[in-house]
Amino acid sequence: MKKKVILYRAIADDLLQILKEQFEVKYHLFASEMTPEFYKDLESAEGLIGNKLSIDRTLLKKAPNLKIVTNISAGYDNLDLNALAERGIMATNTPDVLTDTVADTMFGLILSTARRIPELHNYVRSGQWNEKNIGEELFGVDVHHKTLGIIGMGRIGTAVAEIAHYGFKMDILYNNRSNNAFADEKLHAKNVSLNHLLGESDFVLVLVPLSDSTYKLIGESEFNLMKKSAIFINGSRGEVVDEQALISSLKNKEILAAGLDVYEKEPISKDSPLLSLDNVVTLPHVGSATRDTRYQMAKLAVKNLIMGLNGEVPPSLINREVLTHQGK
Ligand SMILES: NC(=O)C1=CN([C@@H]2O[C@H](COP(=O)(O)OP(=O)(O)OC[C@H]3O[C@@H](n4cnc5c(N)ncnc54)[C@H](OP(=O)(O)O)[C@@H]3O)[C@@H](O)[C@H]2O)C=CC1
Ligand SMILES: O=CC(=O)O
Repeated sequence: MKKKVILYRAIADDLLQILKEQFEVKYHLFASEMTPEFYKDLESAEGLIGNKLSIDRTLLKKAPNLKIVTNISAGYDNLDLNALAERGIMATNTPDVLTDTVADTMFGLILSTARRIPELHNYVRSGQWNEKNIGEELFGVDVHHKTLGIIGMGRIGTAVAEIAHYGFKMDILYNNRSNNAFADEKLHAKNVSLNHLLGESDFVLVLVPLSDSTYKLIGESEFNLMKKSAIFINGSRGEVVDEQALISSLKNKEILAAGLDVYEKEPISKDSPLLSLDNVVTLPHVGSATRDTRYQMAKLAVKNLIMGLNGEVPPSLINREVLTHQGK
């Protein structure tokens, strides 16, 4: 009998076909609430594949046969790793295949905020471009040769730093708990304290995973340390930033601008002040959202699931300690 797996995000037909050859696939695409049918399938499911679903103790109690959770995302803050470890359930994510695409998006936000591209696009479209030369009040700021501070110099942080160093001749500061030898040696980057980075950077980019130690890492006192001319970019998770403090800093012109891909609440509330400030560029959490990259992420997740349920070690296993639990 085929093992049962639950798929809760749309994937390409050929990948779905591969899954169906191996498993009995139950497809549950929920908009907000999980359905009774989902919980019924969960009782006998051995694998879960999708993203953003919160996998906590309450859900795991209803999944007595679960062996593996395969996230179709690099971040895995939706997973309670302690609860998974207690049950010896494997967890996997999809790093690397999305790194360059997310780095491109982050650089898009850096350029869009600095050169005010969405604002000027709206200015032209709405018929306000009446003089040959626009006024100084619409000028942007330079990106090249400025200082970029990266909080979380991991895979994506390093890819952004490469673009910044080679393409824009920027100086790079970063804050990480461990040194990044490649960034230090090849990109002349410096691992500095968070406060030092905040005070010295022209662009502050957040790319740490959300965890207990990064929850609201950037709040009022951190915004106060930034230059008045600083541009703040968040590509990690909304909860890493105190959004009210960000809104106050932007309104009070304590920082120049912000470029955001992620928010405390997603989708963002339609009445959020972030949507009416001219000095904010907003994206709907699309760091990795190109056709090619989303395909590669799903492909890797499918591979993780197949290998995990066939007794092999999945390539992007997050919690290796469960292998001892399983006697591997
Ligand atoms: N917007 C989007 O669409 C996307 C967002 N993401 C987000 O980006 C995050 C990073 O992805 P990726 O680069 O692949 O992950 P990595 O694990 O490669 O990098 C994370 C880095 O953060 C550092 N870090 C962790 N905790 C702290 C801390 N408390 N203080 C300072 N640095 C810390 C780690 O280094 P060290 O442990 O040495 O401190 C590591 O270098 C994901 O977790 C996800 O939240 C990812 C993909 C797409
Ligand atoms: O936010 C997206 C991810 O892959 O993590």
